[in-house]
Amino acid sequence: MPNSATASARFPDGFLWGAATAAHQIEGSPLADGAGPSIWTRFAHTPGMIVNGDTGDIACDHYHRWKQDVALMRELGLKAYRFSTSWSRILPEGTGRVNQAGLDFYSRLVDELLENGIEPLLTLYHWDLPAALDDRGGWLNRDIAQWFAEYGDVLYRALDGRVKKWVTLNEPWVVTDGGYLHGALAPGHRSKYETPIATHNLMRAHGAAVQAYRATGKHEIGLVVNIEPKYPASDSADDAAAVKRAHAYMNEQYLDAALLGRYPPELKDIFGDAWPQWPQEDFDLIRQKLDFIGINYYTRSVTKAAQSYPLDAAVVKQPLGTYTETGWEVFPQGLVDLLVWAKDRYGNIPTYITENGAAFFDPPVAEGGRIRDPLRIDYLQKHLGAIRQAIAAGCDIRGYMVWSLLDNMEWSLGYSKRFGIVHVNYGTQERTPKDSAHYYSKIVASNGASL
Ligand SMILES: N#[N+]C[C@@H]1[C@@H](O)[C@H](O)[C@@H](O)[C@@H]2O[C@H]12
Repeated sequence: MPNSATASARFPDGFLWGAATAAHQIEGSPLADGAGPSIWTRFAHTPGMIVNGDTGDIACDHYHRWKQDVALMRELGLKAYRFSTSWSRILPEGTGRVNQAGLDFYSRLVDELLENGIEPLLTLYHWDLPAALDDRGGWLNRDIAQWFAEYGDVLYRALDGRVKKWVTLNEPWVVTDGGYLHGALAPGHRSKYETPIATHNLMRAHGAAVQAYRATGKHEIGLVVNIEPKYPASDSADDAAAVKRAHAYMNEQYLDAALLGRYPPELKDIFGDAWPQWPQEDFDLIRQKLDFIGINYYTRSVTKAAQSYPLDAAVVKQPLGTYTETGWEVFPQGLVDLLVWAKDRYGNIPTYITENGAAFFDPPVAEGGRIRDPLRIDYLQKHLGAIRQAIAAGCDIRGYMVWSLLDNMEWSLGYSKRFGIVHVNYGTQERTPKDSAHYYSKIVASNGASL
């Protein structure tokens, strides 16, 4: 039950309520109008990589339905919309030649958002690296820091002022753990030696893109990370050590680099001879002043010591826990704990919850077009309550972007999992707001008072 402090806590005036998506997950038409392929175009067309052989070729057809989708955001009363741009739509070869049609697509989208009173939050990189750059080594090539800064600069010059909140990277941990260590995500590598190199070049690229922004931009730029708090399965020393390793690898690694200019010492123990020594000038590049950080929160992990690579740790399922369709425990207290942890470790940097949501099995569209999703409403209510608790604890939380506006392509899970507050019929592309959309709309209209 909320205590008196929580109950009296409220969301600050001007709290930014929105929803989030990502280019490859909703746009479709990945090669339209001069766009180049990304690593996800390739990965999805590689047999066996995506559930049901799904691809992003159509997705939610947002590339053609963007105006309708903005109208939907307006109907829901959203104040903000977090989206990503496709690097290879704008620079088909990743560097050099600009594809004006690609740039125009995002310029039109931004103008439509602004005309509807919706603030754009633009993420430069949400996992869809141009295939042409992957052919040149991608995140394993140190030159990518400048390639990424060049891409950012094209967008800054075209959109800054209309876009006032920029994000360099979305979830660098997932890019490296999924794309370079375990191979479940594009580009599908499995190498303990490549993983730290990809991490380091992602963070160098982040720093270079922030530097490029400071040269021309006049607004705000930040970094978005996924944080999953770790709790020991027992009070044993082994489990405590496993938690320390898992926490350093997933939660501290990227924010420490960006905000403290160093990696946690546990990383050398975790990767051993695969962990290079990096020159100080790299950290001088990586550590740039940020105007905000974005935190994506979904779940926690109860963690025990176990034989596993590289962490020698395993997640322990909670017999009394509630789990989502992606096997994630519903644990709102973890959001409070991690927001207080971040405040204490990094200082009270302005923070946005840039993703939070859940996949549950949604019933078919009922008579009258209603879709009942009580589990998602319960999830949102509990996590928004957790944010209010963190605000009461002194955390400077500035906004919340529900993941996701639309059901969409859940990466390697294809269209098998639905995270949207709006249902998408992939056969007809019809959008139907779920009960959770109407619930969230009331939250936004009341600035959280109706929670
Ligand atoms: N899985 N899952 C849902 C969601 C994914 O769809 C987003 O693209 C990522 O930023 C983050 O992993 C979270």
